[in-house]
Amino acid sequence: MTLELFPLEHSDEPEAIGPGSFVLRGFALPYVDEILPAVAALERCSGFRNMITPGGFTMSVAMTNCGQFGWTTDRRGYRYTQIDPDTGQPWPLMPIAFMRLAQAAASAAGFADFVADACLLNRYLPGSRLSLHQDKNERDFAAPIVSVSLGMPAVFLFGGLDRTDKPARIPLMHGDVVVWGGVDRLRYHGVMPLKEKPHSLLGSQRLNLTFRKAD
Ligand SMILES: O=C(O)CCC(=O)C(=O)O
Ligand SMILES: [Fe+2]
Repeated sequence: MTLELFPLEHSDEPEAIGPGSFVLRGFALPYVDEILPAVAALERCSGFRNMITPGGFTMSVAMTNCGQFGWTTDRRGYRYTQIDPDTGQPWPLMPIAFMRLAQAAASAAGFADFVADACLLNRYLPGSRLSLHQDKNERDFAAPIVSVSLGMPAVFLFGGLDRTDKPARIPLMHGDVVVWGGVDRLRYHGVMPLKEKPHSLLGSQRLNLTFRKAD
């Protein structure tokens, strides 16, 4: 008889959720002590804000960015900008720890040499949700998406290439990283309304860092 020393979700092996999609359980944990102060510093320059969709709705997720390019939305549409429209200044620099984490996670999922030029930070409070969408404002889809979960748990919806494909429900915990690219780069995805399950470090919020190559 073999002894299961760790439950499956604590395995070091990437968990495939598609041909080019992987969940890396706990991958970001060694980076948390560097990430949290870096988030606190960058949000003092470019604060979290609830952006407006082109359709006129205020997003329930509060967002900010760091890196050369930042993703924004307003009545004029979705786009990347080099200037934070709230401050008129460039987005804060991407902290080195962010770069290292994004590159290491991409590489662990089989995408070598990923250099993110954009990091979108998403702050979810209880009830916040993100409806099914594709990440498709980037210039080319050769680079993967690296998405880091911190704080409260969430249910990630991972759909197909067609909006009507029934999404898988993937529980994501503090420290988990999802990477999708290649044939899966344009898979629909979203996040179910967040339940209140306070986290020891982050309290009643979930922080998501989404790394992309925008340019
Ligand atoms: O919060 C998440 O896990 C997903 C975020 C996302 O899909 C996005 O920012 O485009
Ligand atoms: Fe997304």
